[in-house]
Amino acid sequence: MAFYSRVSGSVGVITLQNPPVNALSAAVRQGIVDTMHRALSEPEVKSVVICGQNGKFCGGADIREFGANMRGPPLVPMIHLIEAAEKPVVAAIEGVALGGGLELALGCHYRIAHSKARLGLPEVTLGLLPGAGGTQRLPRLIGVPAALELITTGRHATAAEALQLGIVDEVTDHSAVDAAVKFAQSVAGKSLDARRISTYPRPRSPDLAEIFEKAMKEVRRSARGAIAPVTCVQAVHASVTLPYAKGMERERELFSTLFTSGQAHALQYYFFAQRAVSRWSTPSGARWDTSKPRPVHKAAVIGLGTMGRGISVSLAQAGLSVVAVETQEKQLLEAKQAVSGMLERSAKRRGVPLADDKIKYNCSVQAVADADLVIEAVFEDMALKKTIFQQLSGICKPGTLLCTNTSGLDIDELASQTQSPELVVGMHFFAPAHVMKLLEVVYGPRSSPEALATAMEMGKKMGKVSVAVGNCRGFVGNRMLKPYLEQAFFLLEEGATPEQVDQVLEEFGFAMGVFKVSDLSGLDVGWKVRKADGLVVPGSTGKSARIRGGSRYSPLGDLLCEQGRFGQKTGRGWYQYDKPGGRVAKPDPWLHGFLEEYRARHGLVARRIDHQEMLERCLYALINEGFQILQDGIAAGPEDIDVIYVLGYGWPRHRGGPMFYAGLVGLDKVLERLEHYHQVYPDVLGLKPCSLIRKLAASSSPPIHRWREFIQKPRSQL
Ligand SMILES: CC(C)(COP(=O)(O)OP(=O)(O)OC[C@H]1O[C@@H](n2cnc3c(N)ncnc32)[C@H](O)[C@@H]1OP(=O)(O)O)[C@@H](O)C(=O)NCCC(=O)NCCSC(=O)/C=C/CCCCCCCCCCCCC(=O)O
Repeated sequence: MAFYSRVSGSVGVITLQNPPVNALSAAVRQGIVDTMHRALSEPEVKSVVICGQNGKFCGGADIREFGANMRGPPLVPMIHLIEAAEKPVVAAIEGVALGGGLELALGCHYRIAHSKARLGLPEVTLGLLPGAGGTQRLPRLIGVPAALELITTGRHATAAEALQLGIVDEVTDHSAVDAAVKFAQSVAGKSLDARRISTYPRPRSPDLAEIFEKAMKEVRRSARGAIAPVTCVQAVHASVTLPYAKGMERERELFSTLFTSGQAHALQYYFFAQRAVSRWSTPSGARWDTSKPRPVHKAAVIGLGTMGRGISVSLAQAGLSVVAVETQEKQLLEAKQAVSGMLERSAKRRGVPLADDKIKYNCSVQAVADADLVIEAVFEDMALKKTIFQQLSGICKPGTLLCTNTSGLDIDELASQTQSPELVVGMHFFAPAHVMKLLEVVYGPRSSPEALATAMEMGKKMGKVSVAVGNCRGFVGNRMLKPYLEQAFFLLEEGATPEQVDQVLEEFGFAMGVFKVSDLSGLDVGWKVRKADGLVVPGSTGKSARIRGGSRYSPLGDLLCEQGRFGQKTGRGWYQYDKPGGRVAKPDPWLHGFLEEYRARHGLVARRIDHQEMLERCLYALINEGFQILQDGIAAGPEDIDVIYVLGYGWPRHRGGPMFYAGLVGLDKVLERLEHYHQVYPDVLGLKPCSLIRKLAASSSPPIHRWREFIQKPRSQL
């Protein structure tokens, strides 16, 4: 709702009230309309201020109310009522003015912002466009290039930038409401003719055609199949080709096409999913709201390779004192230099103070003795990690949380090396660790709720989205990757090329296809794991070369590694590069010949595989594993898996994540295709539909927020 008060006798103040972000719910919109009428009808009131309760102007339309039965006064006429008022209306912007919130402010005659406020039109990130006049007013106010940039990226501008662009009229370091009231008094009775943005002339410039062409090209390149950015450009285009009223009709038309789209549903689902994962729970009933994190002031990182360096940077930037340990002096010096450079670049980019003095470097593990939390980030080698955990257990003060940065090793095995296994958790960072937003926080069967809460909180402090997951091989992300990769290899055996598989996945929206990713991260990484698992049998021939443990196996990756083809770093992998370390992937005729020779050797007849089959086999195998993970209680809900896949594995955000995508395709359809492929390839375990997807499909495929009801509680993990 919105409440009304009178200040200094002549200023009507309308305060939006809908915690936590004063979103424009039906009740708020109704409140604004009612209080506006009241302010306009009171003769003593000469001007009006609109503000938000608790230092937040407005977070935009209430996303939770989007749906079929929307009630209350619509936003567009409400904003027109404000703009048409004969008394000056001033927006007092504190906290945020986002989406419909900024559009409301643009309908006011003046805007005063607090210096810490952020303003933007982030609708594009929800699969929408600013459909309450934003695409027509903003370009009229600040010109097409700046409006296009803000609307197509959805980024938030600072108050200083908003002032520079002309979005706000004044910025204050004090109360924006007080400043707005004062301002409102000063403009009472003045003509408003030049203050109604909708009456401004259409933006004109000789190079507009070129600007739009460039913007369209850029959004098509970066959107990876997302439709909202393209539609945003079309809507802004209407502001230069059509008069305001017609432009608004066009905006409405384009908004309607987006509003009901699967992509908008996916992006809005994802918005809430990303927030939901912080409310973690475990099969044993430990929960985010009943588990208290321990205070952490000092952290330590052991091992300053690529991951350890990135983790040290993240910790220092979060304001913690860090002890960074690397036992080899030469490596320590190299790491110190590299970390300083990373911190400097990052401080420059983010406009924050340099955090270099937060890190102390040391050659001895003893230096971590008084740390509250230690993150071990040495090579992915269980024996080495075990030795370090044994050492840490003896060195660290009681109560220190011991974390391992591993992408899939057994947390419980490491915990068993220590005297306090309840204080051991996994922190699976993604490379580069100071950039990537995702953190899988892995709890073992003995980790305490407090340890888990501390690691989750630590992730948040580092600006990560932390997802709590159970302990199993590969946790959530890498466990699901296995059947996906496996299918990609099988497709090569059956006749596809890496380019064809990658093209299908990139057309789906992945930033990179599976083979390009493999070249980037290094083929030797998986090879080492497979060797440790006893899967690599050099020189094996005949049928046994392609079977392991009764299941189909492709040795293609192993064979490439045996040739020294490790991907980008060696200049050769699934593709060729102009030099070791090169980044531009080019098809490699050698690889094609190698595949032909391999198929001939194994009696495989190449066939033409259509796009649909490539996509279904890769994605449905991955999704099937996701259902198995839910069934096993490794992830608490589908949102956890989706957030992991979007933030850690390049799954296109506008498709919501693998589990949301499965629901969108239809669980019965996914099940039917899995059954089909499993019938064709009975020796591929990853294609055998898991019982949870069967159960859900048999229960008329309930919506994704109800899936948890169908998961049998697995045995306690915590
Ligand atoms: C920056 C934030 C605002 C705050 O961040 P932070 O402090 O970190 O807090 P959070 O954890 O993110 O959020 C706190 C809780 O608040 C919830 N929240 C936040 N914003 C909203 C919101 N806008 N609506 C609802 N709930 C919101 C959030 O989920 C948290 O709760 P929980 O933890 O999940 O429980 C940050 O939150 C943020 O960035 N928010 C989003 C800002 C945003 O994107 N705003 C734009 C919203 S869309 C919009 O404004 C669109 C306007 C266009 C016109 C709309 C027209 C209406 C529809 C007309 C229908 C026409 C039908 C057409 C079809 C036909 O023709 O047939």
